[in-house]
Amino acid sequence: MKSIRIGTRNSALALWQAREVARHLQNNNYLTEIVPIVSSGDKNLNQPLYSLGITGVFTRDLDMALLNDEIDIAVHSLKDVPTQLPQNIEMIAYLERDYPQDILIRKESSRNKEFHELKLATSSLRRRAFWLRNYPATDFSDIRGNIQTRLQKLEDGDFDATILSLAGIKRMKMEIDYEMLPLMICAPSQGVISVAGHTDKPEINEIVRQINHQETQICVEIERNFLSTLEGGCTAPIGAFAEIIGDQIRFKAALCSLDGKNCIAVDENFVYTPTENFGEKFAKVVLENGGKELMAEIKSQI
Ligand SMILES: NCc1[nH]cc(CCC(=O)O)c1CC(=O)O
Repeated sequence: MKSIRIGTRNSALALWQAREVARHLQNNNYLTEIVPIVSSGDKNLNQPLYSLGITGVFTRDLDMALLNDEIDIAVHSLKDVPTQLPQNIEMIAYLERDYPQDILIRKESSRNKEFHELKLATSSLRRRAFWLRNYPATDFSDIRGNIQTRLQKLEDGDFDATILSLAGIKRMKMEIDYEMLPLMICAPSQGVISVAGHTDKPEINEIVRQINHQETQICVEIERNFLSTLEGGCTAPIGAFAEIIGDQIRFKAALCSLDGKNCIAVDENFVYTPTENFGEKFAKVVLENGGKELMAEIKSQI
């Protein structure tokens, strides 16, 4: 049998994640090949991207490579994947979630400051809002780029600390001090590596489905159904985290105003049944409790 072509973005984190998927497939005795996908451009798709439902900035190149049959599967950080997938692309497998949390990383010179004194760098509306909810006077700057770039900017920049995903730091094996941030609720599906495929390749998809971690799938589907019911295509400050505890699911989530002053939260324990859309159900509770107005306010501000 031919080897399975695994498409990935070219960053160190993305390559690590693709190798992790390759390792799982190799453990099941399949051959794999990593195909880094570099840039976008028009390629030879003869339809405009929007007409194919292709939107995400992190995922569009891999979507196009899948549709052009340059790769068999695409590996993503699930939190970067839009909830609405393009036509003919489906999510096939989720690896077991390891570290969902956000962490604080300071530079050495700021190690003795209190949380409320820190000047922070993050471009995430969610991280900003949850922090402001607790420390409303905090000063923020924007920071972009991959993990390595952001840590370099932290060293060079005029701010004290940044907030990152623990999963990324662990995967890059960075020896770095960090603090856990229980005040945050993670992004929906943070810390989860997912594998997308083409709907016209049932044989490959069947193989890849064998590496799916079902408990992780249950949790992220709840989180992402919650997100898609709330947002309708905009990036609002929304945290959502589901975990299986014994025979129950604990679901914590919140929609916050950009300044963190108004947060509509849910915290539920329930017994899971596959026929019920719990994410949608809890999002509707949020929408009915002021979330509708809050979403409209956020959309008018960003
Ligand atoms: N948006 C960037 C991004 N996408 C996935 C990860 C790390 C892996 C993960 O959290 O799933 C990160 C870095 C970060 O948020 O700090």
